[in-house]
Amino acid sequence: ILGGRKADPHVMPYMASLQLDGQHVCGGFLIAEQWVLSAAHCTEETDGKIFQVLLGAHSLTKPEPHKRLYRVRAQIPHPGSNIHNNKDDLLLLQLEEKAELNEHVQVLPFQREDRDVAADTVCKVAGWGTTSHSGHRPDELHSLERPVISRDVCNHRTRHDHTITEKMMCTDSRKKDTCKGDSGGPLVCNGVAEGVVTAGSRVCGNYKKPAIYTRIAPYVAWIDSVMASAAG
Ligand SMILES: O=C(O)c1[nH]c2ccc(F)cc2c1NC(=O)[C@H]1C[C@@H]1c1ccccc1
Repeated sequence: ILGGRKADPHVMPYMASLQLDGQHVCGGFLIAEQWVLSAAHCTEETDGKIFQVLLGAHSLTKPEPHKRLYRVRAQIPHPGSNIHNNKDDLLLLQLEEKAELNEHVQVLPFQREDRDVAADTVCKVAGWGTTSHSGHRPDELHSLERPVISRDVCNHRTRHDHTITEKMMCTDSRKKDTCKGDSGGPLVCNGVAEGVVTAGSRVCGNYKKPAIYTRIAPYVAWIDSVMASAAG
């Protein structure tokens, strides 16, 4: 997160850190007791290794009560996701067991109505991604509030030049922005997850390249069917 602030501990108890060999790779968030939603691009370059999911954390390294690393039973990228673009950039992870819920580990509801969030709505994003242009990796969760920008503005030829589909949304990226390592985290508007930070490589903090999120509502049927099929 560029230009944000250290989050108050455990005010986002739905946040997950997707890790490989104890290293943070991407963000994610708890959408059900045994399911985490993240971004499909985060599985590139992991040559088939399975993530572990850290829940209940504020610091990535310090011992904290309620912090727990979960094994993943299944990792399911959206069938439409691919390495060439940001389309369908979603990843569902089924934990080996149901997460133990408490004040530091909670499920975040996601938007089920497929209607655009109004431009200028201020939403919240968080992560353990880089906090400086030099790529500093923070130990503690950072958060940021950002206004939504309209798809028309985001699709302007000087911005993302008509690559933003109706299944994507954008927030202003002037100085304060998501960055590498924040991908997979939720964009929370009025207490509901509306989007997932896309994991395609993107310059951070440049107002000409707004932050791009996969909207969740268009994928409710896929999310529900995957969770129902693997239930039990
Ligand atoms: O965050 C992303 O956008 C993104 N997209 C990817 C695609 C492939 C892929 F193998 C990884 C990623 C990845 N994450 C990263 O590179 C994470 C490792 C870097 C990082 C940054 C800050 C703090 C901790 C760790």
